[in-house]
Amino acid sequence: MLAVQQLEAGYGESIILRNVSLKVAPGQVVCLLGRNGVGKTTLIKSIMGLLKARKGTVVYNNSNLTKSAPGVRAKSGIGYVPQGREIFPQLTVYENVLLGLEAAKTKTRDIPPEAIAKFPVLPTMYERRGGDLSGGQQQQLAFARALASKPELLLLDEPCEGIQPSIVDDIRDVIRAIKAEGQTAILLVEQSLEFVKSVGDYFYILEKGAVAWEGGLDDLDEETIRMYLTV
Ligand SMILES: Nc1ncnc2c1ncn2[C@@H]1O[C@H](COP(=O)(O)OP(=O)(O)OP(=O)(O)O)[C@@H](O)[C@H]1O
Repeated sequence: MLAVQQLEAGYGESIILRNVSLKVAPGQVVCLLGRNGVGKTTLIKSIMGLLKARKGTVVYNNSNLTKSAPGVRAKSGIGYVPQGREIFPQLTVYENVLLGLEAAKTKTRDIPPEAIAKFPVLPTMYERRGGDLSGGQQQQLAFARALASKPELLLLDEPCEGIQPSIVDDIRDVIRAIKAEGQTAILLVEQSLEFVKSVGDYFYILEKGAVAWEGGLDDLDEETIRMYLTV
């Protein structure tokens, strides 16, 4: 469903991603690992169209989206939960979720029940301003906003960063539920090895902006972890 091929991207003069190729199949949870600053967020932004590819292609469901704007990619079925959440602090929780519907394939004002059912705390806070929520609640809000458009592929950039353990467990349960439903594939950036091992089907490790390793859970051995992930 998603095929990134020989992607090169960067900021200004500096090239960050070099020759990156990656695939996500329908219903899969693919995890993107690597030490700080290797280019994981840059890759997610390039897939979402927030950063232009200098070389290579981003193909999604057989459409070449390499030159498409982020809104077009969102409408094609790609949902995005950015690092740092980026909810709108002045808008209410309800309005934040409604914004997710802008990316829905068919125009609607109805929030899909399954998007909200995964975060039962949110409807109890619909009238509150997004900025007044705790970090963990904001993360759940960003997740629900992305799910509101019923994406077929969800890009999650460090959803557990700075989140208390009980909410991390909730997020793990949500990822597992999405996986069990089988409608939405996930590309997950996450630092916690324990977390990715508990949800992931396939793993890519970036090093200096290039794919240094890829494989399944059984191949992710101690030596690979020491070489590419241990700080
Ligand atoms: N807006 C930007 N302008 C210039 N350089 C940037 C920008 N954003 C990121 N970089 C640089 O690009 C490189 C890759 O950053 P990126 O955020 O993609 O890494 P990452 O693997 O996601 O790191 P982390 O795990 O710390 O979030 C870093 O050297 C970073 O300093």
